[in-house]
Amino acid sequence: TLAITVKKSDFSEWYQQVIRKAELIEYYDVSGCYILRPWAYFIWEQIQRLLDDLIRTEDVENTYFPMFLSAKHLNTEKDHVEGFKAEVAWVTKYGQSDLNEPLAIRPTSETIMYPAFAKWVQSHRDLPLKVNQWTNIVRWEFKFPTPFIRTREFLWQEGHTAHSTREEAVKQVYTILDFYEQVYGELLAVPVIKGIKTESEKFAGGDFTTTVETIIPQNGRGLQGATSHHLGQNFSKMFEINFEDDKRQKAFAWQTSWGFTTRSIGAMIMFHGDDNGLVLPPRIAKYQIIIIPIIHKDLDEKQLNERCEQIRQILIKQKLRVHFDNRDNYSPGWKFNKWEQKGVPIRLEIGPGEFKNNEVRVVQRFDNKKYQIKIEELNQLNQILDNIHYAMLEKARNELNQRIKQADDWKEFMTQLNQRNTILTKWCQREECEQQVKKQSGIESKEKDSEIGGQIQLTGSAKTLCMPLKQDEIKEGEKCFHCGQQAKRYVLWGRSY
Ligand SMILES: O=C(C[C@H]1NCCC[C@H]1O)Cn1cnc2c(c1=O)CCCC2
Ligand SMILES: [Mg+2]
Repeated sequence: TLAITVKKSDFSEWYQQVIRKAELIEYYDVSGCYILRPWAYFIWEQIQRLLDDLIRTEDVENTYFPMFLSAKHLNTEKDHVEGFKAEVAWVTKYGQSDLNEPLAIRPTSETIMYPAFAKWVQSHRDLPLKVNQWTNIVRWEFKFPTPFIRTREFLWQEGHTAHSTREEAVKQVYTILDFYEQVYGELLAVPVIKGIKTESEKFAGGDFTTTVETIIPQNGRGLQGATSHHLGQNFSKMFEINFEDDKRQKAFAWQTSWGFTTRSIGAMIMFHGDDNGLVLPPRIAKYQIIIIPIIHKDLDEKQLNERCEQIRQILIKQKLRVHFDNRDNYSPGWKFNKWEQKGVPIRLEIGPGEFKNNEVRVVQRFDNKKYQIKIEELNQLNQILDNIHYAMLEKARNELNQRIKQADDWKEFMTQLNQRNTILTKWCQREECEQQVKKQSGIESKEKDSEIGGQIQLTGSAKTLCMPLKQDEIKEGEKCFHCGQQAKRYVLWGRSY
C-alpha cells in the first residue's frame, strides 16, 4: 500500500516502512546487506563532499588500500582484534580451488595501512603523514541488522595520521571530531554531544577515543555517531613506524585514526521523520523543491506546463535542486503524498488561482506551513530553505536535551532510565563501578533485553555513552552517584544501539 500504516511511536515498524516508502533502501537476499537507492546515495554523496572538503583543509590526502589482508597482518596488533575477530569475514576459495591461506576482508584498515606507513616514515621530515580513504567495510555483526544503523557491509571514510609529537596527534583528534560535529549539524541537522569514551568503551587498540554521540528521541537510546581515536604509540611500536627526531634519536610516531559511516543517515531519518514519512534537511535533499501542477478544466494544460517549466528554470538559476512532477498518470493528491513520504522540503503547487495571480502555493514539509508567494519573490526560497535547516536543527536539539537528565543516586538514575532518558552523573571513573551499573541497571530495567535468534539485540541495561567534553569541574568531596567514592568526572549513561 502507498500509505505508511503506523505512527512514528511504533518506532521500529515505522522506520522499516519509511526507508522503503521514501525509496531509500531496497532489500537484498544476503542478511544484513541492503541496496542504497539514489534517494539515499545522494545523501552519502553530500556527506562525502563536505567532509572531504573539511579534511582537505588539514592536508589529508585520499588514497586507496587493498581490501584483503592476511591473518598475519590482522593479528599484528593483538588487543585491537581480540574483541572483534568473530566479526571478520574471510575469503577461502577462488573458483574450485582453495586459497593456500585465507584472506580477511577489511573490517578496518589499520593493519593494512601501517606496514606501508613504516616504509614511508624514516625521518621526522616525513611527518606528519595524513591519509584517508572512502571505502566499504565488512563486519559480520551478529546482532539483528538495521538498515544504515547496523549492517554487515557499510560505507565510511577512515582517516589515519602519523605525527612526530603527541601534542600534534592529540590536536588532530579533536580537529577531526569538530569536523564530525559540523557534518552532523550543518548537513544532517542532527545535534551531537562531543565526548570521550571510558576505558572500557574505547577502541582497545588506542590510547583514548573521542566520539560524537547522539540520542534518538523516540527511544532515548544513545547512538555513536562517529569516532576519532588517539592511538598513541601502540600501533607504531607494533609496526615499527619510527623516525629520527631532530636530536637524531629513534622515536615512534604518534598516531590517530577516525571514521564516519553511513549510520549517520539512519540517525537523520530517525530524528526528523514524522507520521507521513521522511523529512529531509534541505542541504541533503536530492530534490529541495517539487513543482506540482494542479490541472483544472478552466486552465489550459499547455500554458500550465509552460508556467511550471518557467518556475523550474528560475529555481535552477538560484542553484536549487528542483523537480517538476508533470506525470499525467498520477493525481495531485497522490503526488503530494508520495513526495511527502520522500521528505522533499518544499512543495510548490500551481493551480488556476496561482496561475491567474502569477504566484505559487508553498507547502513546507517540516512544519506543514502553507503560504502564497509571487513568482518574482521566488528568490526568497534559498533563505527559506536555510531557515528550515536551522529550525530542524533547533527542534532536534531541544528533543535531544529533553532526553538528558541528571541523577545523584541510584533510585533517581533508574527512574530516569525507565523513562527512556539518558542520565548524566558524577562518577568515580572506576571500571568495576561501571560494570556494576551496567549489570544492575539491566536487572532493574523495565525494558528487558530484546533477543532474536539467541542473540541479545537491544539491551535494557545502561552503559556509559561518553564523558562530555563540556562538563562542570568536580570538587573534593563530591561523590560517585553509584559507589559513593570520590567522583572524578561526569559521565553520560544510557541504553544504546
Ligand atoms: O575500527 C576500529 C578503529 C578505527 N578504525 C578506523 C576508523 C576509526 C576507528 O573505527 C575499531 N574496530 C571496530 N570493529 C572491528 C575492528 C576494529 O578495529 C577490527 C576487527 C573487526 C571489527
Ligand atoms: Mg562493532
